[in-house]
Amino acid sequence: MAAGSSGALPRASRPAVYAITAVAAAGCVAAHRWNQAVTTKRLADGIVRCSPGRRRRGDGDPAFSPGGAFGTAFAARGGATGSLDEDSSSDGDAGVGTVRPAGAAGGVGGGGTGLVPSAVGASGAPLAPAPSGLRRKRSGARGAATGGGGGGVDRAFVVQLWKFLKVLVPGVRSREFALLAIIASLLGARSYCDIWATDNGGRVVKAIVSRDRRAFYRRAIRDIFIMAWPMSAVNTGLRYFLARLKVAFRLRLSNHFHDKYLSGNTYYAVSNLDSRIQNVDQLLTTDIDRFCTALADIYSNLSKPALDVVLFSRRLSRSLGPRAAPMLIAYFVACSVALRSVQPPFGKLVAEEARLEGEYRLHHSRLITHGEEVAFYRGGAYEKAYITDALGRVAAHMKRVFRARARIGFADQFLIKYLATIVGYGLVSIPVFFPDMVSPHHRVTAAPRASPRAISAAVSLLPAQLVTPPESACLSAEKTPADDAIRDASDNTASDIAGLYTRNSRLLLALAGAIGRLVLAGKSITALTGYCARVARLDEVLSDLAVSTVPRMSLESSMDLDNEARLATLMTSGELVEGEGGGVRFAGVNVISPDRQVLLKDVNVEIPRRTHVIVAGPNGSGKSSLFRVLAGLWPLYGGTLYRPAGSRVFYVPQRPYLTLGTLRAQVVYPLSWAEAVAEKGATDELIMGFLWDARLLHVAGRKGGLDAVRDWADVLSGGEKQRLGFARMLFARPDYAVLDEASAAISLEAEGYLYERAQELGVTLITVSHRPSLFRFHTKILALDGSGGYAYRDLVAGDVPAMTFSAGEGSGASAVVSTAPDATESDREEGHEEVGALLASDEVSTVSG
Ligand SMILES: Nc1ncnc2c1ncn2[C@@H]1O[C@H](COP(=O)(O)OP(=O)(O)OP(=O)(O)O)[C@@H](O)[C@H]1O
Repeated sequence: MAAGSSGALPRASRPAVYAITAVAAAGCVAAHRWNQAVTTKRLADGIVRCSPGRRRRGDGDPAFSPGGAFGTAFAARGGATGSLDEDSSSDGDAGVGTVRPAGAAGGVGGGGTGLVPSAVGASGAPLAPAPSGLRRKRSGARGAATGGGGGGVDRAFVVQLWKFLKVLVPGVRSREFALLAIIASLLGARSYCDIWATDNGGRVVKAIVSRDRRAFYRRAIRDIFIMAWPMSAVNTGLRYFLARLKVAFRLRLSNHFHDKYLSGNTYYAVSNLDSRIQNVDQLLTTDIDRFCTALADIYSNLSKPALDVVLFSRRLSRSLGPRAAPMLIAYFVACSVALRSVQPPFGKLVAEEARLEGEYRLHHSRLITHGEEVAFYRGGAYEKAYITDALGRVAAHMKRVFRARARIGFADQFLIKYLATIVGYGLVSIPVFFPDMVSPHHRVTAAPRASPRAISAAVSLLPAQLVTPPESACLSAEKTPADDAIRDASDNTASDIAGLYTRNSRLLLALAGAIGRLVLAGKSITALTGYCARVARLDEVLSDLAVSTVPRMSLESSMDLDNEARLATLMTSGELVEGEGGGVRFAGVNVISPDRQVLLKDVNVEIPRRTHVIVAGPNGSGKSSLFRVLAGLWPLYGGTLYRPAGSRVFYVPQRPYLTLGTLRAQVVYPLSWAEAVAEKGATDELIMGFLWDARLLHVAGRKGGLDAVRDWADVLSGGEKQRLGFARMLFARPDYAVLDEASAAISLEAEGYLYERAQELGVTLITVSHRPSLFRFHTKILALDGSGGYAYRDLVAGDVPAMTFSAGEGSGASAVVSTAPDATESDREEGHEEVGALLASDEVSTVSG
């Protein structure tokens, strides 16, 4: 026998074997790349709802069923299958095969039936749930949002990822860096544990079969008991620190985006002025989380299997010859490619599922939101028909998905589970039945093939390292471990075979699992590119909006070039001049909506302090929009806008926003209580005073005082909410208050009192309203004509526009006052008398406190 011949791989051929293994592993991943473009695009479009959750590994002990077991191990990791699900393979248990009763499945030399419970492969990949929550107003019932394109692993991806990595791991002293380092060392330890478990499994079986009680106790009890501690710690630690890493990543990235999203009015602009992102809520919550999870998983899913493939291939090469590992890898690559070619378009199916689930949820959400209205209409049956229909569509689609899964499932089971059993047997039998395929030192030529001794000797040749370290074996020219094995075979045949068989099958199993995880890592990268593209898109839009809020709505391109040219002249950027204690003045300002509708042209309006202005005009004429420009929500076009510094102009909308928190917090919003105390000298007495002004003391009384925390948007009536809006404005005591239909639901008496009170406090009022009762509190009128024109002048008697108003929510009475321009003076007087009568009646007077 040649020098260096032994069960070990000859030194000279090792590099070649490793190279082949590495190339084959790379090919394995590359084989999946051809399918990535489609999947990535769908992910980027947010329509592939890959579940980031973990999938359970197969529970069958693979010890005695090499083919079936390693097929299972591979399939369990979604290896060659078309699974859209992702597996964070790091949750396997290094020692699981060791601790379980090894012979249970098939007995020594038997088994291998492949009837090992398989974790789901492609066919069993669960379709992830649809995105939760309602779509934003413009996204309707669509599935996940579009939000940017993903382009696979290309330069753009690398640049984006690098950018985010700098956010996620800000430096070597950061917590994230420490977590990455800990995980790396745990992954290394885990590989060591896997190898130890594989070797020890073989030794335990050998001890059992040879009835070596001492060896059995040593291997099966003492060694495992000792190793169980570090292995448990490694496995648990790996899961724990990976989970920590994901959370740490998410925290970093979410904070990064919160800083951008919540600065200035970006949160408003991104939904109202920009159509590049349809559902920023989903991006900020779900997609950031998925990106971070995918990134953390990739870290472990790529490094550990790569290390494992090298380590296990090396071991297998020693036992089964240099071709075994590459052959196994080649088999799975071939299966993978074959399965991919017959795989149904799971991405499309999942996208459709997400869309249908979204529709179904939307129906339920709408019913929750509008439950009261529907109940008043007794519209339950109507809604039920819609809901049932939507559910039916989901169910029908799921049936289609299951049929598709069943088809691919068959191929999956056949190739990956059962046919792989044959491959497994084939590999472990190579040195025995096909000696020509192994290197000369693995061959058994002296003995007749049918001789039991020869077979035993041949098999026992395989793991010469079990009895002799491979390095020394390679150097021995005189007496090799193989010779020893042949010599001892008659004494030790059964136990050796069993031990070797166990060990080799475990090695095959581990290698198959590692390949599967590598393939899956390729898929995870695909998913990561999609999430990365979406998150990068969000980053880009938020950065854009931070510097400019010029609307970027997707509009159908206009063929009207004249109109485009006219718009371009109107949409020149205006100038904003803010001054402490200054007044409000529009000088040549154009008001243009985000969808480029010219609402007002060349507005020249000056509103000095204590000049109270009422703004009137038809619906949609741009009354509110003018103040959106004043507030800086919409871009300023045309001339110059002069206004007091930000917080000196206060907005009271028709439906005041009620924040989470106490009643006290509602009044001081948007200040926190601490800020309110520091800046405004807020006290409970002061707050109570403003609540009294707004006739809301009874709310404090009934709902548990100023500290009561309620869902105020639900527990307050429409009129109470508006009064709270006034209390808030009085507390803020701004220079200017823009009251946009802010008292439409307030009784006339309370409204009058609040207006007077505001004027007493020195607040200049700009009121958008049609209520004639309010005219008396104003000195000027800004009347918009609905076609871009306006009139701004002193208010005179008879400046009462056509209107309809109610006398106050909760009053139980409403009054319609006909004051159309063509109404006679006597009609108007009649209308006001009517209001006066209602005011005098108890019905209207709902003021309490
Ligand atoms: N975010 C937006 N994107 C596009 N168009 C908008 C947006 N907000 C308002 N508009 C359009 O701008 C026009 C003026 O709206 P605005 O709210 O200023 O009307 P208004 O005069 O206050 O009407 P109303 O009396 O009904 O409250 C409307 O045609 C409206 O559809």
